[in-house]
Amino acid sequence: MSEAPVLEAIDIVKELGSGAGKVRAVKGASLTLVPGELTLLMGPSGSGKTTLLSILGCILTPTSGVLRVAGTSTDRLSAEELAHLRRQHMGFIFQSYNLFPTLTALENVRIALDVRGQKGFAAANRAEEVLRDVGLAYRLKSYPGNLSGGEQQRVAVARAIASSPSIVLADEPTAALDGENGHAVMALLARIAKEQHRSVLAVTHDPRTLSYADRVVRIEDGRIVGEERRPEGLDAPEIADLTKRRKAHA
Ligand SMILES: Nc1ncnc2c1ncn2[C@@H]1O[C@H](COP(=O)(O)OP(=O)(O)OP(=O)(O)O)[C@@H](O)[C@H]1O
Repeated sequence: MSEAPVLEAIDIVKELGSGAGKVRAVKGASLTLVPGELTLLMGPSGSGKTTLLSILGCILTPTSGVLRVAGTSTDRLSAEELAHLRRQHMGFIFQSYNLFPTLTALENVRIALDVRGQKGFAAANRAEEVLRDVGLAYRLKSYPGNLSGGEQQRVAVARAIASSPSIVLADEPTAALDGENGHAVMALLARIAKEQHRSVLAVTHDPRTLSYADRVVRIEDGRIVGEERRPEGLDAPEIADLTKRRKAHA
């Protein structure tokens, strides 16, 4: 039996701008996320990926459509209630890491726990535990400026998962990284989905990410136009070949 979704978006429409500049960035998109899966949202530039991700993350409110987070409909929630839902269930990862430059790796993770009301020794221990888990035990006291791009993104991943959210949303997490670091971050996100049973959604252009996905959702011109799922038992790298073959036959 399939698992209950942690996030459901049904027929989402989003208009941006106003007057003559009004753009329908998302035109009726539906998407469901379940625990334990890494889903990629892929599409050309301007297709609405970031807008849809912002709606799924309760950062933007949809013009119409229904969004349910852990069974709670976001319709009619106040900005404060939306922020609470976001803090309770979601972690975010950005292309440019968004770390505080004047805080150490450990402090950057601790502050994410602090805003969720987790303080003191328990929070410090938890921050250290997640940084160790992402392979940064030797970088706890380093400042972002002294870390490589890959290390900074791993701090950002640690920060996103420190409070054990059921949903992790990532916007172009590998775009600023070289090949090796891009693969390391995707392997980490895939492991988080599997081992920690979270639902991870990454918006990406990056074909290197394909081999880590359980599911690839395609968006074009504000609409979901297709979905591919990794067949049971298929090794990770083979999904990339499968996708290439499908495109060649399309
Ligand atoms: N604030 C805004 N006002 C008006 N139009 C906007 C605004 N933000 C985005 N758009 C338009 O909405 C559409 C979707 O943009 P969005 O950034 O979601 O696409 P994207 O797929 O994430 O693109 P990229 O891959 O280039 O980041 C585009 O046509 C964009 O120009």
